Amino acid sequence: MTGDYDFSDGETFRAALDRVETREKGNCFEDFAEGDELEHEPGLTLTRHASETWAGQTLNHDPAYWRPDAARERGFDEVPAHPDYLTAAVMGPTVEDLSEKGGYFLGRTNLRFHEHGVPLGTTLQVRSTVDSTATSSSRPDYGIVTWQTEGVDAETGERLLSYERTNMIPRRNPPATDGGEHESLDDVEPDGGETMDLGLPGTFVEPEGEYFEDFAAALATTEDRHGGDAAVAYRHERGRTMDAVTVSQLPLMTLNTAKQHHDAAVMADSPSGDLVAYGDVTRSTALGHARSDEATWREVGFDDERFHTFVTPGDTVYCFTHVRDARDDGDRYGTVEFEHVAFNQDDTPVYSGTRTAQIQKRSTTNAGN
Ligand SMILES: C/C(=C\C(=O)O)C(=O)SCCNC(=O)CCNC(=O)[C@H](O)C(C)(C)COP(=O)(O)OP(=O)(O)OC[C@H]1O[C@@H](n2cnc3c(N)ncnc32)[C@H](O)[C@@H]1OP(=O)(O)O
Repeated sequence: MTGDYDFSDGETFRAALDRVETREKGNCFEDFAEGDELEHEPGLTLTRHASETWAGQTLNHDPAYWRPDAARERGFDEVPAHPDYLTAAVMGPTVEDLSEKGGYFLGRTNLRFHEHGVPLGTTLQVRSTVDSTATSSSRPDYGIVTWQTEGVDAETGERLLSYERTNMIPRRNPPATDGGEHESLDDVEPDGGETMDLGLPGTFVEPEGEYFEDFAAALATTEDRHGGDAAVAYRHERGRTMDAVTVSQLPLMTLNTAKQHHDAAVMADSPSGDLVAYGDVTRSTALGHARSDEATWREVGFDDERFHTFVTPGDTVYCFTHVRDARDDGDRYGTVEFEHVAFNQDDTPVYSGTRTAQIQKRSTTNAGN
C-alpha cells in the first residue's frame, strides 16, 4: 500500500526528509575532464527589459543602450544590448552545467567582444570547453576548473563574445584531509584585502575631462612634469549598496542559478554567512561608476579579472581607476587601457581587472564644439 502517510505533520515530514535522497543540480569537479565540450541548452534571448534593468540598476546610465538617436550617434544601427548584460547573458546559461554546485568564481581573462552592438532580440547559443582541471592545494575539498566559453548568434552562427573563466568547484570525493591549512571554503575567513601602498608613485594625476584627449594628456603629464614618478589614478564618487535586486534579481534574469545569489538558507552556513553578489554584478557596478567619468565609445575587452573577496547584501561597491595607456587609433575615438579596482565600504578590494575601451574624442563630438 502506498500513500498512507501524513507529510503535512511536521515530525513525520522531517523524518521523511532525513531519509530521502536529494535530486542534485550541477556538476562536481570530477565531472569535468580537459577537452570536454558542453552545449548550454537553455541559451538566452536578449531582451530590452533585462538590458535596461541591468544597466539601470548598476548605474550604467548610457543612453546609447536605450535611446535610438543616441545609439545611431554611437554608430549602432539599432539599440544594442548593454555589453555588461551581454557578458552576463553569455555566463548565466552556463551556470547550471558549470558552477551551480557551489564554489567560487575566481577570475576571467581574454574576454573579447567580437561584434559591436548585438541587437536586442538576438538569441544566444552558449558553449564551453574544459581547458584545464587541477586540485586545489590549499583546499582539498575543491578543484579548480578553467573553461573557454563563447556566445554565438543562434540564427547566424556569428561569434559574439568569448572568454576564459576559472572557478573553484566542490569535489564529490575529497581525499581524506591531510591536516593542511584549509579543509574547505567553510573553514576559511574571507581575505581582508591587501596593502596597496607599497611602491606607489610620488604623484597621482587625474584627467581634466572625460574625452580621449584628457586621458592622453594626463598620461603625458606623468612623464613631462613628474619625470615618470606619477600615475594617472583616481576614485569615482558614486557607490551602490547591494540589495535584493542586484544580488538576486540580476543574476536570475540571466538564468544564473548559482545558489550563492539566491538561497539565503544555504549561504547562512557558508564562509560569507550570507548571500554573495554575483561577480559580474559587482564588476558591472564598479564599471558603471568608472564610465560615468568617461565618454565611452565602445568596449573592446577585459583581462586578468579577479574576485578577491565576497560582496554581501548591504555592502557598497565603489570604484578606483588607474589609466595605463592611451593610443590614438581612430577618427572618433582613441583606445584606452584601464585597470579598475572595485572596493567596498571598508576600502577592501573586491574585484580587479584590466579593461580596453574606445573613448570618444572631444574634437569629433558636439559636446566639444
Ligand atoms: C558563483 C559565481 C559565479 C559563477 O557561477 O561562476 C559568483 O559570481 S561568486 C561571487 C564572486 N566571487 C567571489 O565572491 C569569490 C571571492 N573570492 C574569495 O572569497 C577568495 O578569493 C577565495 C576564498 C575564493 C580564495 O581565497 P584565497 O585562498 O585567499 O585565494 P588564493 O590563494 O589566491 O586562491 C585559492 C586557489 O585558487 C587558485 N586561483 C585563484 N584565482 C585563480 C585564477 N584566476 N585562475 C586559476 N587559479 C586561481 C589559486 O592558485 C589557489 O590555488 P591552490 O588552492 O592550489 O593554492
